[in-house]
Amino acid sequence: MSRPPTQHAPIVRSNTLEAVFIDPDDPLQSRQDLPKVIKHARVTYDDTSTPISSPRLERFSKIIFPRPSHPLQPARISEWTNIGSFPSPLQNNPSQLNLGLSFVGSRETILVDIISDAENTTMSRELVRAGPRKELAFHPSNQARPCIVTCGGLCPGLNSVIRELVMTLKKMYRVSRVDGIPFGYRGFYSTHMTIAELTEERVCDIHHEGGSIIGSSRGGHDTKRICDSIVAMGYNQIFIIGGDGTHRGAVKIFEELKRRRVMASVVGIPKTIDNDIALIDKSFGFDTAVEEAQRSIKCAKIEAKSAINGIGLVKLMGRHSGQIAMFATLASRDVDCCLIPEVHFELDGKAGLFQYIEDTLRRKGHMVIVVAEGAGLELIEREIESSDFDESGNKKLSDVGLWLKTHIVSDFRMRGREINLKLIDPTYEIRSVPANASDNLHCSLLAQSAVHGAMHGFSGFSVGMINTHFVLIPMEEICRRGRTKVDVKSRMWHRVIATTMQPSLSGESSHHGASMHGLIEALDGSLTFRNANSNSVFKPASQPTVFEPDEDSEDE
Ligand SMILES: Nc1ncnc2c1ncn2[C@@H]1O[C@H](COP(=O)(O)OP(=O)(O)O)[C@@H](O)[C@H]1O
Ligand SMILES: O=P(O)(O)OC[C@H]1O[C@](O)(COP(=O)(O)O)[C@@H](O)[C@@H]1O
Repeated sequence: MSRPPTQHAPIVRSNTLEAVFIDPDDPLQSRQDLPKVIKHARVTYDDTSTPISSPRLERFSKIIFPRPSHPLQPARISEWTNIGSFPSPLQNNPSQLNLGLSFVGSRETILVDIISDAENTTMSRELVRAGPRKELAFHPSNQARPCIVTCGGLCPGLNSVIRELVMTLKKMYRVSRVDGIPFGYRGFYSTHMTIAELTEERVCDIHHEGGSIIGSSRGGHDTKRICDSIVAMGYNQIFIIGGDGTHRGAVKIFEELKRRRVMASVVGIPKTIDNDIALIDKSFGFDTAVEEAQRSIKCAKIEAKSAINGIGLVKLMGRHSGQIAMFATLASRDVDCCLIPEVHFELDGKAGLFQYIEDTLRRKGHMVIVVAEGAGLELIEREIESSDFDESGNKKLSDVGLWLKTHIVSDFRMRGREINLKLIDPTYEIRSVPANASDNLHCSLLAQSAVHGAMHGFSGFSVGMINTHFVLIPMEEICRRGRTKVDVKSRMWHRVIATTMQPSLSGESSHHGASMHGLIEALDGSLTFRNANSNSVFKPASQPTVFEPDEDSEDE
């Protein structure tokens, strides 16, 4: 591929192009010099140079520079103990696996921030690219001693990740034995549980089943006992599949093993059905959950349409984040009201939920409501006190589905209005199904990325997909950021409002609420309003600012 001369632009990158231009003769291009270089960098194309032939290059118009203060490098075991250096067995069979040409170089990174601003340049965080490395820190067949553990709640795809970890370790790297730790962190040290070998035969078909063949649990994290057991068993690659709580536990294990100068790689594979882990494009199992949720929404709609004043109420998971509810609502387009933890709503009042139900039933004769399990928590807590916590310290929530059903039914009874409400709660059904095709693939690539990173000697990292590429993320980054939430100023949430046409549900009728009520996103992308009272439709001359997304909203 011909490249433009880069006298003033040592490194030119664009994620859309997936091209990196590096001038090996330019001494300014060392990593340390980047901040200085970036300051003065300008791209100039020399008129006398060969014309750019690739149409992909012609589209290149913006420059995205790595943000120098955010290298986000995962730790290397070599930082605290001596490691070996072994050629990857993948080098020996390039024709068989066709991997000979695709080893990842030490400087390959993936840019995180790819939405370009109005200026000519954009700064981006960068993360180390995942993938097979030429050099390994572990002799794969003689030295590597991996184990796998799954923690927290179930999620579609756990078995797919386990399967691919085992297959990559055994088939690609010829590791002799892989162990499965039973029932989460406590399985490392519990005398009542047996650690089982995960053979190729054992895991071969498990991706067709939901759940985790090695079991999972909440609670039971004891850093000292876990690390003692890891050392006693001789494990040196610890693959930990779990959510934000699990990652906090994994960081403690990583730090303790590092303190003891143990040659071990601790690797996290982020799992959360709620899709609330920061940085990554999405977590595995989320697509499947949304797909399954849609089935329930469809059933709810059928029930609602077939009854007098039918209401289909679907409760979905999402303790802190309404992502499943939001995406299932958007994907199904059958929902009239989507209630999530991030958006406060009131039941009573002119702009409360009851009034909206009344209006919708009058207009359509039926309606579908989706509620995420953490929605309306403050309303429920006014009535039901809960001080119950699960073993991991998560607050146990009252059932919002039942609570809502009870209130809606009694309110309409008081109004003397007949309604037929059917509550569908598919929460545990959704998380116990096997992964769908796209999640299966996602799980495989996550598992492969995890193994390649561990084999190379990285530690204290997680794997994830960013801008469709797989990366290694320092675990602390995931813990530091905590759980993400639906950004109610984002364009995605505004699309939900445009789809459901739900008002603000704040209880009080306000200008804001009134204008939200009846918002329709026309096919051509323009916005049209329906006056909730008169049913007349008008198009505003200019877009209302209330629907403008925040410039820095990240979920687009
Ligand atoms: N702050 C923490 N420090 C150490 N371990 C933790 C921490 N939070 C949770 N864990 C452990 O992580 C595991 C899973 O946590 P949990 O919150 O149930 O699920 P998730 O990882 O899906 O968020 C449990 O074994 C729990 O003991
Ligand atoms: O009944 P359990 O096992 O505590 O799980 C329920 C919770 O798990 C969740 O699905 C979240 O789990 P993860 O983030 O661990 O996947 C919540 O939405 C839900 O409240």
